[in-house]
Amino acid sequence: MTSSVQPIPVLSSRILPSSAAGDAPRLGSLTYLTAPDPRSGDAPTELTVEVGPHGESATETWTAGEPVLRGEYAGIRYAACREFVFCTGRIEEGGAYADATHRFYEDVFTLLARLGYPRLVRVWNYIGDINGVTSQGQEIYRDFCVGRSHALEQLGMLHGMPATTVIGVRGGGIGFAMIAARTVEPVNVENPRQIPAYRYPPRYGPRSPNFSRATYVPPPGAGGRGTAYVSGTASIIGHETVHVGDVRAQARTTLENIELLIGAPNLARYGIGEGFGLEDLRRVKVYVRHAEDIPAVQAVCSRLLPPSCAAVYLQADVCRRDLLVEIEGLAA
Ligand SMILES: C=C(O[C@@H]1C=C(C(=O)O)C=C[C@H]1O)C(=O)O
Repeated sequence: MTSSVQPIPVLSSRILPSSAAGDAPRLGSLTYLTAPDPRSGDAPTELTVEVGPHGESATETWTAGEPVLRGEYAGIRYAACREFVFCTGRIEEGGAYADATHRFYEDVFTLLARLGYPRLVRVWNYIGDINGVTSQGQEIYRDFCVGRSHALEQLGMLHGMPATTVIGVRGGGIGFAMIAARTVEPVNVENPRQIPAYRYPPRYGPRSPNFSRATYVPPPGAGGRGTAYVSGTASIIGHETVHVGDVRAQARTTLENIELLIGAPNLARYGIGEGFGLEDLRRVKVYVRHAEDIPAVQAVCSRLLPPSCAAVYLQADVCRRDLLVEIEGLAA
């Protein structure tokens, strides 16, 4: 009997203005709207969030080039191809989020284990009123971090989380999207000039955030290029916010952080035999806190990013009040 080895499907994605997103079969999508969505709820594995009115709206779609199987577990919707699964879910608006976030992360890992996709590649969490406070007076972002950290501690995963974005959006509650893989071995990468977020000192909250600065996914076949998924990155050196009040300098520092993170010298520390520059960024999502800062951030990014990089500028809050801009992206 002969057996044929099927190639691993390539995870691909693109970003378009939300009105032009089309209906191609997809694993899932993230839609950023600049006004409340008149449709109620999200379609399966299509997470929609509302960002501020002064930036762009956009849809990022994720496809795998092969049929997907859809399902739902504990309110989490998923779409899976052979190698990747895309999951979305929501926590409804409430007085506090730690317990619900704890349960949500437990459910996600139960689902991924049952489906057989144990390796997380990318995580997004969109939090309503992220810098507001819970009924107990805790900042909502910090409360979310408490729940996430408790769940991950229980699962023995405090240090194992992949590239992540946590951004503030309009409306209440928390929207989640995650991508996990069945067999490919993602490599989580830290930034040499930032301390790992899980080691942030307690002044940033009772429980540290749990994520890696980037996740590298090797090429599906010999000789190809891998992909570096870059977490939401900001103007942080060590653990401190730098350039408080100066959005241009924050944008420049953020791009320097990304350059150091995905460059060959840093990736070599993880045994990865390739590297990326800013010129390899295929796409970035740029989150800008204040509407009036968008042109300045656009100017910095268009100077430092290649014309081939698709950039969208979204008006949204960032996890620390003194951060005015955050950039996530992917390089390939
Ligand atoms: C900007 C930062 O953190 C943000 C918060 C994250 C989280 O809590 O998972 C992940 C990336 C960023 O969206 C940072 O700490 O550098």
